[in-house]
Amino acid sequence: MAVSSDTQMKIIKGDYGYVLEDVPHLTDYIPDLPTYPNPLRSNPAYSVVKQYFVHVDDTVPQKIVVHKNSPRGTHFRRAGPRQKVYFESDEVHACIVTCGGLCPGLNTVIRELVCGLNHMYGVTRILGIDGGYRGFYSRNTVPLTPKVVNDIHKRGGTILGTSRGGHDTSKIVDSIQDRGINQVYIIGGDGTQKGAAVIFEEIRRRGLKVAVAGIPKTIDNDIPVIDRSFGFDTAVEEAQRAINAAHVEAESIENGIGVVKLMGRYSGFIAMYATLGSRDVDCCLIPESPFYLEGNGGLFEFIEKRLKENGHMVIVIAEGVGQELLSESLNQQDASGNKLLQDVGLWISQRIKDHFAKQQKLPINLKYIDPTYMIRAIPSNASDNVYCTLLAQSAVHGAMAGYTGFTSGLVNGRQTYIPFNRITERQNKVVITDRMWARLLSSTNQPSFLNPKALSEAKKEEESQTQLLDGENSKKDESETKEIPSLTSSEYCTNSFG
Ligand SMILES: Nc1ncnc2c1ncn2[C@@H]1O[C@H](COP(=O)(O)OP(=O)(O)O)[C@@H](O)[C@H]1O
Ligand SMILES: O=P(O)(O)OC[C@H]1O[C@](O)(COP(=O)(O)O)[C@@H](O)[C@@H]1O
Ligand SMILES: [Mg+2]
Repeated sequence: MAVSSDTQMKIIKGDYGYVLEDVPHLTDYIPDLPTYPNPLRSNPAYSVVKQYFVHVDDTVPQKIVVHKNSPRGTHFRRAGPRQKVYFESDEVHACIVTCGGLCPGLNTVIRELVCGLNHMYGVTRILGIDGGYRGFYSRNTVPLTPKVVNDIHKRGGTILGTSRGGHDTSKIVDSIQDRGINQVYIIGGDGTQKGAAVIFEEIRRRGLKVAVAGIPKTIDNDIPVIDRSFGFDTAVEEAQRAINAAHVEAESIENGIGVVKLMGRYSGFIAMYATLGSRDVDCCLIPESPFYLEGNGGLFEFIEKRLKENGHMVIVIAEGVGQELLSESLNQQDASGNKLLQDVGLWISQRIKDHFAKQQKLPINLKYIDPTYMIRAIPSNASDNVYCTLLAQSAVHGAMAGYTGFTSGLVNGRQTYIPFNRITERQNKVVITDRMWARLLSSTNQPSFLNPKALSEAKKEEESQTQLLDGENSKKDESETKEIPSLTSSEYCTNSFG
């Protein structure tokens, strides 16, 4: 096996095109670290499990749809408990931080990190960092015990608080070093994971025995590689309530139009899945598929047609769509550098009203519903709770086993450790030349808003992105299409150790 490693990538190559995109380990830069038997060996709850520890060579393929002659392709290290650990229980001093926007399930992840560390590994010193990255150097810390976190999964938000901006790498690592913290659990989205990657690099540069583990959070589902993000299922479910309300309102009045805005700054996954889940939606607009209002094949023409056919309609719109159409673009950023968005729901509602008022042919009744923050602030549902548990426990097993610089993530239904750079190198987006978007178009029968030229450009862009990722000739990587697998309870059981 050929091994190559730089500060970013640790690539291990095997036979038949096998590639392991491995994660760093503390022993990469601190040689001769002592190891200890995993305390789970004598844990009555776990010792009945037949295949108790994960084999050191277990890896998970990124691509599961293959052809007879396909190379074995990219793999990630399988998550789960190892026979040997690199920390003694009473040596561990862990901390947990939550950063970025809210997402259902944050409290569940915090709870399961604390309970996993304590119940599985006997760790008692766990600190919550207050208010995101800046909390490392400007806020208080909160001691966390299983008792403190017992009920928090029933609440939305994060008990630790969160923030945008304020990432000062050296102040954060100084604080980690000064407090004697040796395991850092960082829950957050793409920005947060970029921050985690630079914290890890600085820790490695200083030669500290500190494991850095990320848990990916994004309500928008815009993190690549992983099957889906926690809280997404809950968000899609909660969005149904708004869509139902819009449908009831629209249906009850002549030429009723219900417009619902959902989150999705750059990726329209919530809008797409909420639409597919509802079956009451006539038109779904997402940032990946630009649309236009006027003329042949435009939105106004479609609205008129649908109102004449059905007497009412529901439009679901992702918040990031059509920003370029709004007259004054904000051109402002939040503290983390994310683009601040205009309220496209309000804008589109007004444009529709103006258009039909001017026409004087079809008097419409439009109701605009914006449930975005209500969706983001709820607690996670049962399925997301189980998922959060697996992510948190996997992160704990990984850090105890000495892995570092990784994100805990579900790949093809298995828990894995993914190097930070794979999580941060690009955003996950709806591929509009894919079958899922085709399913949506066929279920709503809305216009694609794409002329043949735009369609061929979208295809070309998708192919070049795939080549970049696979190093293969335009072979579409199925795992990148984000056809989200519905995890059955038996899969959750068999995967309980990843
Ligand atoms: N490129 C980056 N390098 C270091 N820290 C970053 C980077 N991008 C974002 N961050 C930090 O990560 C945190 C969360 O980022 P943000 O984009 O707001 O949310 P999310 O992680 O959910 O995408 C913020 O504290 C921000 O300062
Ligand atoms: O008002 P805030 O907190 O800045 O959040 C708004 C944004 O947060 C999001 O939920 C995404 O947040 P993250 O980038 O933190 O994952 C977007 O959908 C939305 O545009
Ligand atoms: Mg983000």
